[in-house]
Amino acid sequence: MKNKQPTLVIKVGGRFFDELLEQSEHKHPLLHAIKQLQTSGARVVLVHGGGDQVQAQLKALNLQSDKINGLRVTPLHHMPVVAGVLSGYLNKTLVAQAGGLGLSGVGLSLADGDMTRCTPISEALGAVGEPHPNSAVLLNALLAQGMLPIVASIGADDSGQLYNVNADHGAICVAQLLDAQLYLLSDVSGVLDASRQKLPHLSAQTAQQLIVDGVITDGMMVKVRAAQEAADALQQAVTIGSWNDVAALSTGNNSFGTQILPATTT
Ligand SMILES: Nc1ncnc2c1ncn2[C@@H]1O[C@H](COP(=O)(O)OP(=O)(O)O)[C@@H](O)[C@H]1O
Ligand SMILES: CC(=O)N[C@@H](CCC(=O)OP(=O)(O)O)C(=O)O
Repeated sequence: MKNKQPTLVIKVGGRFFDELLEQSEHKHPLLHAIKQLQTSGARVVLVHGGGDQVQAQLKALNLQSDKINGLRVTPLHHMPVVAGVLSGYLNKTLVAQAGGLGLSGVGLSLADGDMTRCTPISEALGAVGEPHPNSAVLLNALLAQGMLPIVASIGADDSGQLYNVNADHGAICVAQLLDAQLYLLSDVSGVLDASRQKLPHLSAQTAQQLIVDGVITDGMMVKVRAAQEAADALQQAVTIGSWNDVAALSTGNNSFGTQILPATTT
C-alpha cells in the first residue's frame, strides 16, 4: 500500500557543514524547515555528502586525490579516510545538531539495514559505487517512529566491500527506494543560465545544451545529469535548490529552486 504521508529525501553537500558549524545554537534554517515538515506530517530523510571535508582530510594525510567527471577516484586504501569523514565525523555532527533542535536523528550509511547494494562504476574509479535500491524496511520503521534518518554516502556490495558513493547518487537511490520527492540542495539558488539567472525548470534538451555551452559545469553537471536520470526513473520532477531558501519547502512554494523535469513531459 502506498504511504499517504508525503516523503521527502533532502540531500546536502560538504559546504552545508561549513555553514552548519558556523551557525551558533542550532540555527540552521534547513533543520528548522525539516522540523516544520515533520510537524505537518511529512516523512523526511536527510542524505549527505562532504566532499570538501574528505578532500581536506586526504590532503592532511598527504594522500593525492583526483576526480574523473566530478567523481573522486578512490583507491581502497583511501576508504578508511573517506568512510571516517562521511559516516563518522560529518554524520554524527548532523545527528548532534538535529538533536539540539529536538529532531530524533539516526545516523546511517547506505549499507545500513541493507537499504542499498553497490556495484563498482569503473575500474578507473576504484572503490566508487553505484548504489541500487534494496530494502526500505529500516527506513520505514524509523520514519514510522517519527525519527529523522540521516544517511551518509558510504555503501557496500554483496561481498562486504565498502564503497565511496557520490552523495547525489546516494540521495537519488534513497528517493527511488521510498518513492519520495527528491531535493538536491546546494549553495546556489538553482541551476543558473548564462546570465547567472535561476532557471525555474530545465528539460533534458536544454540541460544538454547548457552543458555543451559550458554554462553548467563541475559538480552541477554531475548533479543535473543525475537529477535527470532520477526524474525519468521516478516520473516526477527533481528539485535543485539552495539550503538557505528552504522555508519555501514547508510552505509548498513552487518557485523554490530549479525543477528538473522527466524527459517524457518535456
Ligand atoms: N550553471 C550552473 N548553475 C549553478 N551552479 C553551477 C553551474 N555550473 C557550475 N556550478 C557550480 O556547481 C556548484 C554546485 O555543485 P557542487 O559543488 O557539486 O555541489 P554540492 O557539493 O553541494 O553537491 C555551485 O556552487 C557552482 O559553483
Ligand atoms: C565518488 C565521490 O565523488 N564521492 C564523494 C562523496 C561525498 C560527496 O558526494 O560530497 P558532496 O555532496 O559534498 O559533493 C567524494 O568523495 O567527494
